[in-house]
Amino acid sequence: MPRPRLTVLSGPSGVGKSTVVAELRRSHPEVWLSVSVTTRKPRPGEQHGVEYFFAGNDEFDGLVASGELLEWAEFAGNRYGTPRGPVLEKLAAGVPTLLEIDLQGARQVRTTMPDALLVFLAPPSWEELERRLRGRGTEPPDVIARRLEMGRVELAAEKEFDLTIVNTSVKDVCHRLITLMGNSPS
Ligand SMILES: Nc1ncnc2c1ncn2[C@@H]1O[C@H](COP(=O)(O)OP(=O)(O)OP(=O)(O)O)[C@@H](O)[C@H]1O
Ligand SMILES: Nc1nc2c(ncn2[C@@H]2O[C@H](COP(=O)(O)O)[C@@H](O)[C@H]2O)c(=O)[nH]1
Repeated sequence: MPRPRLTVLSGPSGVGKSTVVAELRRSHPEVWLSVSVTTRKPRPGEQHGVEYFFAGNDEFDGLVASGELLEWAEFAGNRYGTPRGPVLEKLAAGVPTLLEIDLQGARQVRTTMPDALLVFLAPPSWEELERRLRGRGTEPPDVIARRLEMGRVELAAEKEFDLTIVNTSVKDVCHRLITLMGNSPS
């Protein structure tokens, strides 16, 4: 059986990456979704160890210093990183593995793990992206503005990815991802 490829899902803030990941977690438990470490404060309903491992700045510094992160980046005022050990263990065990990370992280993975498949999740339109990010209601206006600014940068980098999926329907995106990862869609 071929070794599963590491798959990376990136795209502008608000496009629907976490929604897709949550749906995959529900519908495809055979796929392992990496849980990142972040210095961001939890949003209502977010649980430590599920959406993220929430860490203080000192703890994050320690992880960077000890080389425990496969990649990490600062995004809109907070830091985010992928714990290296679990990703390597899952891949070695033949488990299809997905990282949901930003553009800076995707670029790092491209360099350190060139076999990885980089998928760009795109919005149906800029207006819809804005609507989704504002409609989520989790950030104040200044943070939304910052994330939209980052969004322009991320959209301009789409061509660096192996392929693009437009997030019109979450179920369709999951179906496409699962097919790309070599599993059977349900
Ligand atoms: N296909 C879709 N159609 C309509 N709304 C969607 C779709 N996908 C996601 N959304 C909504 O868009 C909003 C943003 O989604 P989500 O939080 O998953 O984005 P994200 O890409 O993970 O953002 P961030 O990078 O900021 O974490 C949510 O309110 C979600 O319910
Ligand atoms: N480089 C990394 N980026 C990550 C990681 N985990 C999440 N992210 C990205 O951060 C932004 C903001 O996320 P939010 O939960 O605060 O909205 C988004 O683009 C995520 O994909 C990571 O480990 N490394």
